[in-house]
Amino acid sequence: MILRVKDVSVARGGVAVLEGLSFEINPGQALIVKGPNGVGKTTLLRTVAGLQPPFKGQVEAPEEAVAYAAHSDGLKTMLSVEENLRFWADVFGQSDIEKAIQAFDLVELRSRLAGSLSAGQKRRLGLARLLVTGRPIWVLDEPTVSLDTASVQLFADAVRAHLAEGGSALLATHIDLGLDVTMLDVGPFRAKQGDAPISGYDEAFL
Ligand SMILES: Nc1ncnc2c1ncn2[C@@H]1O[C@H](COP(=O)(O)OP(=O)(O)OP(=O)(O)O)[C@@H](O)[C@H]1O
Repeated sequence: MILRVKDVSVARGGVAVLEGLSFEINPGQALIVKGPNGVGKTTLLRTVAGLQPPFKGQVEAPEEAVAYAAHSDGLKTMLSVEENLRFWADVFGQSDIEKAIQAFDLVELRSRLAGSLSAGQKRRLGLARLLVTGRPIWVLDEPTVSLDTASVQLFADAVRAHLAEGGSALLATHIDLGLDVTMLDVGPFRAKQGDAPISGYDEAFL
């Protein structure tokens, strides 16, 4: 087990959205979170990634084990593709960026400014960043948005390789990646108390 979520409840805007979730992810395993729009998938992923605290329960993972990628790619627009990857590799104490450039088909784009890339190309660069973090747990919120079929395949291959190396992944996605994964439907964990604000909980505390 590398990630354990124990009886976790999460909130957004001070209101409970999901309650009583428990699951574990082992090395080499991926879990896909399913559920309708607005049910709380992003909130759960943000909580697992440590961007906000759960208001109940615990998230247990090794220190600095999680790499999180969400809707905004967080690219440095005035740096090239290669410079962006070097920057992130430095931040995470890694040196190899070639694997990431190859895996996400960025060879021809390596000298282009990130700000000049198309939406799908930006997304590929954002996902390539995962490979230069060296972190074992990928937490990914809708990672395939803007990607064409070929790029979705590149992404699925990258996840498959990550799992084969003993990594793990927690993903919210609506598309079938063709991976052997466990599914978790969070619909049944929707919070029951409606829109009542939670007293004494501040999700912005981190
Ligand atoms: N900043 C905010 N303030 C208040 N409520 C919010 C805020 N952000 C999201 N919410 C609400 O919290 C709930 C959970 O949102 P969340 O983004 O986690 O859902 P989701 O399952 O990821 O949805 P989607 O599939 O549409 O991406 C939704 O009802 C949403 O409207």
